[in-house]
Amino acid sequence: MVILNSSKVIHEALVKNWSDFAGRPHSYTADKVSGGGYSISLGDYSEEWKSHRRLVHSALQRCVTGSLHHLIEKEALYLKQVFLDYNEKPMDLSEDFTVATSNIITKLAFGKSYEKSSARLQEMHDCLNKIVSLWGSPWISALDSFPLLRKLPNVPFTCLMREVARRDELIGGHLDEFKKKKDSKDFAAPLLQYLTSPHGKVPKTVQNRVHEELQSVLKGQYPHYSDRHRLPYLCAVINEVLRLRPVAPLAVPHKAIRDSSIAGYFIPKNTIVIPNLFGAHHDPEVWPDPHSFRPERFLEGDGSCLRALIPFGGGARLCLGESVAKMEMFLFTGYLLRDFQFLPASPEEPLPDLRGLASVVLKAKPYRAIAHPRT
Ligand code: HEM
Repeated sequence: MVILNSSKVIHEALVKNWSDFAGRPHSYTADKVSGGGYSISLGDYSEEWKSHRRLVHSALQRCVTGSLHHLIEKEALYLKQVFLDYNEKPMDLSEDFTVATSNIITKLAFGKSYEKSSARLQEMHDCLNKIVSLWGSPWISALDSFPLLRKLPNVPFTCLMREVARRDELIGGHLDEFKKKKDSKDFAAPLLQYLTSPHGKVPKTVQNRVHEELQSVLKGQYPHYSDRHRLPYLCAVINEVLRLRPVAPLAVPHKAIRDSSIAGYFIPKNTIVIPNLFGAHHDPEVWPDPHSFRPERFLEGDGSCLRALIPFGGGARLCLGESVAKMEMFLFTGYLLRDFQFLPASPEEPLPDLRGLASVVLKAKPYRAIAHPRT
C-alpha cells in the first residue's frame, strides 16, 4: 500500500498517469456493501464500469446545464423560509442543510423531494447514516485483513448487512414508483430517464465580507451560478472550507492496474494507492499556516493554491458529482449569506467542533447556531 501525501504526487498518479491508477482494490466488505463491486464508486476499472460512469456523467452534465440551477434555487429559498421560521432560536441547522441537499439528489434520481418530517426521508437518512458509521467500525474493517474472522459471529457486521438490505429495498421502492409515473414532468432531466433509455466555522467578519461582496456586485439580487467569476471572495470561502475539511479526507482507495511509477519509485500492478487529500491540503510547503481558516490565500499569488486544491480527487475516478456539488455549494452559500448572519447559539455554547466525526466521510459534529436575518 502506498499513501500519497502531497498534491504534486497525487496529481502525478491520479491525473498525469490516470490510466495506471484507475482501479479500485477488491475488499470483502466493499464487495458486500456494493453488491459484488457493482457500483461506480467501488467497482473496479472495466468496460462495463466505464460505460456505467459515462452514462451517469452525461446525465448529470445535462442536469447541470439544464434545470439544476432552478432546483437548487428553489431549495435555497425554502431553506431561507425554514430559517426565518426559527425566529432566531438556536437550532442544529445541519439537519436542514441535509434535507435540502438530499432533496436535490432525490429529485434528480427519483423526481421527488421530501419534507423534513417525512417518515420515508428519515428512514433513508437513518439507514445511510448507519451504513457510513458501521462501515467505519474496526470490527468490520478487521474482516478485510483477517479472513478467519468472517467465520465468527460479528454483531456490527450483521447490522451492516441488515442496513444494506434495507437501503436496497428503500431505493428500489423509490425507483419503482418513479418508473410507474409515466407522465413525470417533475424535473426536466431526472437521472433515471438517461439511465433506462451522482465545515468549517465561518467567522462573522468573513460572513460580512461575503455579504458586502454580494451587495456591491449584485445590488441586492440573488446570485446566479454564472456570477461566480464576479464573486471571488465567496468562491474563496467555499474553497477554503473544502481545503480545511475535505469531505472525503482519504478519497477512495485506488489500485494500480499495471506496473507504473510515482515520483520515480516503482509501483507494481495491484498496489493500493491512498490519496491523502487531508494531508495534501495541510502541507505547509504549499499552504502557509495550514490549520488557519484564511480564504484570502486563494486571492493572493499566482493561482498555485487553486491548482493544489483537490477535494474531489482526480483523473479517471474524479468525483462524479463535482459539478452538482459546486453549484449547490455556491448557490446555498450565496443565498444564505445574503439573507442571514450565522451566530453562535449563546456566548457559553461552544462553536462547532472543527475536528468533526471521521468515518468514510468527514462530518461536522452536531452543533446549534442562530440564523439572524439581515435587514
Ligand atoms: C462537496 C461535495 C463532494 C466532495 C468533496 C466529493 C469528493 C469525492 C472524492 C474525493 C471522491 C473520490 C475520488 C477518487 O477516488 O479519486 C469522490 C467520488 C465520487 N463521488 Fe463525490 N464528492 C462530493 C459530492 C458528490 C455528489 C453530490 C455526488 C453525486 C451527485 C458524488 C458522487 C461521487 C461518485 C459516484 C464517486 C465515485 C467516482 C468513481 O469511483 O469513479 N459526490 N467524491
